Amino acid sequence: MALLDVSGLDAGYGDLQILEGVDMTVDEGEYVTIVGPNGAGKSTVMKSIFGLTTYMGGSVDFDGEEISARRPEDIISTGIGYVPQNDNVFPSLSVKENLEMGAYILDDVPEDRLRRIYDRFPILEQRKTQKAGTMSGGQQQMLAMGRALMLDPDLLMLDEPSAGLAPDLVDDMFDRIDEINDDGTAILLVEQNAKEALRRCDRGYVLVQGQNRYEDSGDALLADEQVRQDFLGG
Ligand SMILES: Nc1ncnc2c1ncn2[C@@H]1O[C@H](COP(=O)(O)OP(=O)(O)OP(=O)(O)O)[C@@H](O)[C@H]1O
Repeated sequence: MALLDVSGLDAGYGDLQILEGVDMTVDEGEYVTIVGPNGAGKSTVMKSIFGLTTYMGGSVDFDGEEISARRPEDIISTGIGYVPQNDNVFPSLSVKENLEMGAYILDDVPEDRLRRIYDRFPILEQRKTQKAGTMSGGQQQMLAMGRALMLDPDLLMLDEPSAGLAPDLVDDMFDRIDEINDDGTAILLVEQNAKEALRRCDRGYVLVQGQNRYEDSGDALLADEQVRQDFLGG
């Protein structure tokens, strides 16, 4: 049984349907990438899994439980972490307060949770009293990832984590994702650096106009002439 099983999902915004019968699975510990043209609905898939869109049909199961159309605050407690592309830190709160917000559903934030995040991202410990909004884009992205990891999710969904990062930080971001995945967390990634994302992942989906177009291992998608031409810039 897949950890995440999206089946025939229809979803959108208000009356506007964006996703049409999307099928997608992520196994335990698997690293899955979604690629596709602008506006294909990649972010909408993640938002829909996290309960942030209008549910119109189909199903989303996580860890054997149906989570379709549930509220985000319920979904987060099932073991899904989500880092949206924009507005993913509280700018006026300190780094430490942002991390604590990641565990707001717990009565007390266990000290070892913070310790683990600080060990993974030492810069966050060095900057723990600094207001998040005054940090660089790369540091804010690490903070957003750290916050999403505070509840130790089984699946981490990342929406364009390298957006806006200087080129030399992009590789570092991909390495961080590899490390998180190597430690056992399944990854669902949307990335503008589609080739690099497909190189790193286990499996990928190509989404076009809210529908599945291709699905295969990352390497097979990279080697597919049609996929290269149509979606990866040749
Ligand atoms: N809040 C919203 N309300 C209405 N329509 C929206 C909303 N967010 C996104 N859309 C529309 O949904 C469609 C899919 O958008 P989405 O952001 O999911 O695509 P994407 O594949 O992630 O694109 P990109 O690569 O440009 O980020 C687009 O037509 C977009 O305009």
